[in-house]
Parts: sequence; C-alpha cells; structure tokens
Amino acid sequence: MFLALDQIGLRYPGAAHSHTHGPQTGQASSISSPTLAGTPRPGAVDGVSLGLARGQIGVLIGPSGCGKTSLLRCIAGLERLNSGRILIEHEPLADAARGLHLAPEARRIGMVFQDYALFPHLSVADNIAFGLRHLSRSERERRIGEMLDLVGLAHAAKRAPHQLSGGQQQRVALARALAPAPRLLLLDEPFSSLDVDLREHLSQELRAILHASGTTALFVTHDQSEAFAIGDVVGVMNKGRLEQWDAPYTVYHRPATRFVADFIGHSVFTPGRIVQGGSGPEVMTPLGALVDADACALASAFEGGRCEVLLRADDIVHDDAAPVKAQIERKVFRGADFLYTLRLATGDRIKAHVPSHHDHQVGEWIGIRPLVDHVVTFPAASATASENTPA
Ligand SMILES: Nc1ncnc2c1ncn2[C@@H]1O[C@H](COP(=O)(O)OP(=O)(O)OP(=O)(O)O)[C@@H](O)[C@H]1O
Repeated sequence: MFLALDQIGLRYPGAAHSHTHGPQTGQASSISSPTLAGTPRPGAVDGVSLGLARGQIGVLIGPSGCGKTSLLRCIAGLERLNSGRILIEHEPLADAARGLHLAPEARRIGMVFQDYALFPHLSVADNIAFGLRHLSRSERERRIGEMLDLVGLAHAAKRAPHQLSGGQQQRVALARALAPAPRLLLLDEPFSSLDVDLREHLSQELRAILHASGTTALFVTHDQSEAFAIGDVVGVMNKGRLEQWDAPYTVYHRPATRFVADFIGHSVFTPGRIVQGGSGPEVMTPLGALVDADACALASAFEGGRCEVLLRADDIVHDDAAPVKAQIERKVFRGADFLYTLRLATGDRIKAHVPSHHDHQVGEWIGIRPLVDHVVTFPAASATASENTPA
C-alpha cells in the first residue's frame, strides 16, 4: 500500500468524543460497540486502519462530528496520534508507540480546504508559485504553466483571486496544492461553499485532474453523490470509527454494517424471516419473498431466522398490477423522480423512487413490487420488529 493507516487513534486533550450531534444521533445500531461504564470513551479517531494504492482517490463520508477532519489532520501532522502508525511507502510519518511525529512540512503532503485560503494580494500565478520557491526561476515558470494548464486557467495567470469565480478560485487552490508534487493530497470539503451544479462539475474535473497527475488523494465530504462520483474507494465513518472501506459499488450494495446501510441512500429496514426455499435461502418480507442466494445469511445465523431487511427506495418499483398495495404518506419531488414514503397494510413503511410522471396524490394506494438484486440482512434490532415478522 502507498498510504497505510494502522489502528490510528486521536483523543483531543480534555475532550470526550461528542455523540450529541449529527443526523444519526439516537438511532439504534447493533454494530457500534457499547461504551461500558468505567472504560474510556472513544476518541475523535478510534482505531482507524485503511490503505490507499498509489494514484488512488479515497473518500471519507460520515455524519457531522464523526472524525473525518480529525483523521485528515492526523495524516497531515497537525495532530499527534495517541495510538497507531501512519506510513507512506513503508516510511513511518507517525508512530505513537515510538513517539515518532514527523513535522507537517516534512511529510510532503498537500492540503486543500473549504475556504480557498488564496493570498488575496498575489496573482493566480504567484499563488501557485508559493510552494515552489526552492526551484530556479525557469523551472518555477514551467511548473506554474503546467499547473495552469492542468486546471484550465492558463488565461487567468495574472488575475487577482477576487477577479475569479468561486469555482475558479478553488481550481487555483488545487493547482497551488499540486504544484510542489505532494506525495499525497488531502482535501477537506473543498466544494462545500459552491452551488450544486458547480460542485458536480468540479468533482468530475477533480477526479480527472488527480488521475491525470497520478496524485494519491484522500477527500472528505458530507455529500454521498460527490463521494461516489470521486472515490475509487469510499470509507464511511461513525463516531471516530471506520465502518467500511470499499469500492463505492460495494459500499452501496453490500453495506458492511447497519450504520452504513442506514447512512447511505434512502432506505428503511423491514422485518423479515429467512427460510430455506427450494433453491436456497429466501427472505420472507411484507413485500413477498426475496431471493439472493449469494447474500442471504443462512437461517441459522439469526435466531429463528428473524432479521431485518434493507430496502432502498430504488429497490421498489411502482407497478399497478402488483398484488402488494401501499398508501402514499409523503412525497418529495426530486426532478426526475418522486421520493414516496409508503405505508403497507401491515403498517410497515417503505420508501420508493418513482418516475415523476407518476404523480400520485398523498393518501392514494398504489401497487408496488420489490426488485432487489442484493438482499442485505441484519439481526432483528428490537422486539417490536419481530412482532411484525412475517411467518
Ligand atoms: N480541537 C478540538 N478539540 C476538542 N475536540 C475537538 C477538536 N476538533 C474536533 N473535536 C471533536 O472531535 C470530534 C470529531 O470532529 P471532526 O471535526 O473531526 O468531525 P467531522 O467528521 O470532520 O465533522 P464535520 O463534518 O462537521 O466537519 C467531534 O466530536 C468534535 O467536537
């Protein structure tokens, strides 16, 4: 691995990890380990291990306060580790057990943050030249030219930052960070102050620029679609821990934990029971039997086969001919589709993305059927869930 984090932990002096904010607060999770009385509370970063190959782009997502920025600060050398090691190409940058902590400037790591932090009194070219003072004048000019071409701003070399749009300023920040050819680039929500269209455009552009320059990068965002668009690998963090580190497709379709399943996409958990069908395990749900021989746990994995099944809004198809009917409780227009919240006759709730030309009214009953390629099951979370479990 090019970048390796090995069980790194960070605890801010005097601070307990805050569990009081973020969209997941208060949600039951069968996965996160309970904090026992008398044991230390988890730190801002709690035993995180991950690896990035050279030239790969990793993206970290997770609710506010889960430790994403703290993790980047550890890698950059702005925080001292309480435990674990950070290595680039097998060279340790930090090793808590040995008291090793390389200074940030010795790590050859570039950073781009949300506020572009360009020098307002310097031209675009001089901003990019900032980390190139060690080069001769001609080498510096050549490198500035390369970077301006890379980010498509060759025409703006002499302008001041305030004469550029937000997106252009962020591209200058990227060029400035890439100019000294860092071994690793860290990006902390670089697009969060930009509007949605520009974000989408820049995230495509960023991916192309990073791959064109062969840069290994770790990117932090709140935005799932941005994470999936940019990342070769996506990591989901929760309360200082890394719950999954996988290809974007796998994170979406094979969430490793209940937290990841809940955090990614629009989804619900519905009670199910795993039974042995004629050609393999099947999961009985209020929407009928689901079959995915690869993914279904054996019935014996859960007590009495009782489980909860992840149903994403895009697993549910609106079909008037379907025998299962559901009543529309809420609907949100999203342009190409509606996000419907539906209530089945059993009382179970389901979410569904339905193309927006199917404009039904709240209160109407519509036919639905599941179209689930990947059946994801978790142990039943509560007694309430099991009361409704289909026989
Ligand atoms: N300098 C600090 N001193 C004490 N606690 C801190 C400090 N910085 C962050 N924390 C705490 O550490 C935890 C992780 O914060 P961090 O900023 O890394 O999260 P984040 O995932 O980047 O959040 P956001 O997405 O809101 O930026 C939070 O509980 C936060 O309150």
